[in-house]
Amino acid sequence: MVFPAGPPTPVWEVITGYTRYWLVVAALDLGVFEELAGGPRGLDELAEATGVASRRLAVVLDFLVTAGLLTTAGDRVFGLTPTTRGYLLRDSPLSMVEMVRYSPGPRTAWPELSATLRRGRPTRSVEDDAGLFYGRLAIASAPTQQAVAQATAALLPDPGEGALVLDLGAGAAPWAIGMLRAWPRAKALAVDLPTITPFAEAAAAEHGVADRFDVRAGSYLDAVLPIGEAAVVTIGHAIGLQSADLAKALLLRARGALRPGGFVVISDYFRPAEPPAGRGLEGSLPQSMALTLLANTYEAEVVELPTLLSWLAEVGLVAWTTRQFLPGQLVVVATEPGQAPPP
Ligand SMILES: C[S@@+](CC[C@H](N)C(=O)[O-])C[C@H]1O[C@@H](n2cnc3c(N)ncnc32)[C@H](O)[C@@H]1O
Repeated sequence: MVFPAGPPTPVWEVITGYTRYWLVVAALDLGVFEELAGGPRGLDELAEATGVASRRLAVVLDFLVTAGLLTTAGDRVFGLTPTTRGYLLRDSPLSMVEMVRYSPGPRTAWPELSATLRRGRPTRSVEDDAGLFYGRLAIASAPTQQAVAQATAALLPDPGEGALVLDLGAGAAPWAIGMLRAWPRAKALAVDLPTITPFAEAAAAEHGVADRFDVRAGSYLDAVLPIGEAAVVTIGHAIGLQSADLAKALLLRARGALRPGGFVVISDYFRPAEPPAGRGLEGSLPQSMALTLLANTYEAEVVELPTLLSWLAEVGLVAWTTRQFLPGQLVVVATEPGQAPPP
């Protein structure tokens, strides 16, 4: 047999994964998806709108069709798929346009990944430039995370008049804002670094909840927090941003802020304790997030779910329910032991 190992399909999938990423970045830069927001258009019309010669743009559009991001009936007329319309238009409520750009972290980190892995740390960390990078990431992740927050709020009892939602490592505060939208009588306090809280304030104003929303600029590890008052404390994609000892200190602070019967909500891409069985996105996404953190930060590491559960036990909390609203991302709702599970 000439090819005893069978066809090199997985190898080509890796290589086309790289080109597919840059294809989508180029399509966003060229405004391809926005040009199709009003409905299907022909190649020549799109070429004129994007400023790319038809024969070059045809390569981009055909590749986007194979990636499942455009439709065509083979007539050189292209249209958006439901996924592209839902996630890759700038003004979509669930837009992931900025996630495509910023989720992998700074581009320069990837070519030096092998050296980073050997050395145990990158030459530069996003923490060196926390304001700039986390500011972008905060805006990027907010649309989808606000939807996850609203879905989580729907699981919880309405906390009542004036109840406090405390959002730690809030970013653009999708957790606080999503919960305020679900609970019109609640109020929120968002804690993040001083360079980031302006993004939270702007987002609260944009979503019409500024009158029930406050920020505290500082580290969630040492800022003054309310004690025994919060109905819900959220920690969205921040539990793995520090060493294990500091992560436990953060959970202890969250527990201290809770009122009796309150909930701590921790969302993240927790790494399964066992290697994933299959090749699906749900298995690979937590690994991809873990690698992104290794490539781009000094300290951060994707936490394994059993580790989180043991940290929760150490601070006197138990998981009340665990949900997955988006592929790979888990939402762990914790509370004091003895509360009846959700209906
Ligand atoms: C990955 S973002 C998550 C944003 C948002 N919670 C979400 O789920 O989309 C992590 C956030 O934690 C913030 N952060 C990191 N270290 C922090 C600290 N010591 N104190 C407060 N915020 C911190 C970052 O500035 C950033 O906004």
